[in-house]
Amino acid sequence: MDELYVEATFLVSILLMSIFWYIKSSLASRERRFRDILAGGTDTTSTTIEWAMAELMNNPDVMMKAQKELSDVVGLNTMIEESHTPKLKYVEAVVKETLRLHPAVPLLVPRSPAQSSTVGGYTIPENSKIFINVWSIQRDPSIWDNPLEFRPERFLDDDDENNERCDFKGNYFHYLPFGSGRRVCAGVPLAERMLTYLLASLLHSFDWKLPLGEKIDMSETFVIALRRTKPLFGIPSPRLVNSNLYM
Ligand code: HEM
Repeated sequence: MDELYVEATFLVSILLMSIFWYIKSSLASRERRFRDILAGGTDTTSTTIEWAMAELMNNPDVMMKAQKELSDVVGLNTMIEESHTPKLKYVEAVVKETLRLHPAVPLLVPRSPAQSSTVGGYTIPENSKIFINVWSIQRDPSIWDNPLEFRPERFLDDDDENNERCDFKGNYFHYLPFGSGRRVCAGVPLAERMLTYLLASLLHSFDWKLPLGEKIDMSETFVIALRRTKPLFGIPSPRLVNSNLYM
């Protein structure tokens, strides 16, 4: 089969558009809320998948481990289904590690205190705008071992109790990709499912490599979400044994 030259983000965008058209029809009466959800939900999710694929193509050993898990749990003669995702612990750790290094909302949403207060010796005046720099916290070498290394195992290591317990609820203040407290991301359950399922689908159905001689540029651009400055291009080749599964 001739090699296909497909932009990875294009695949993801089509899937996301269908999901959000479905949400739109069920939330038609709550228009403003829906606008927030679209803005908060589409860019963040597709950007995160793009970062995950970039990290995996940069770290082929990690991609192999994720694909081995998929071969063991799902098998190469069947398509992945949502029911498989709770068993995909390594893929889930890849998602967590991606959101650690590339949090889609790096400064969270600003908070503004209704009255002046003192936190950790700092005075925070009433009505000031407070940004929490999650991007920096999640790369802090005093908290994370080799913080710039892409190592999903840190979320699975039994001896790394701190990281192992990290989830998306915002209870551990060194890991806050979805924020924390009463304004924590309203889409966590959907985002968690979509990210694992989309990434697992891309990795289960295809092997991925870079176009010949190309290196991945990992520079970031902060628009609404923390995007890749240059879009990612990957060359997929089929992995499943039965070509009918791609029809
Ligand atoms: C990778 C995916 C996503 C990430 C990283 C993400 C991250 C965030 C963050 C950091 C906040 C601010 C939380 C805070 O300041 O404490 C937020 C708010 C929000 N997110 Fe997400 N989000 C994602 C996906 C989604 C999805 C899929 C939806 C909905 C379908 C969604 C809906 C919202 C809404 C409505 C808010 C505002 C919540 C409020 O102010 O009460 N997000 N998100």
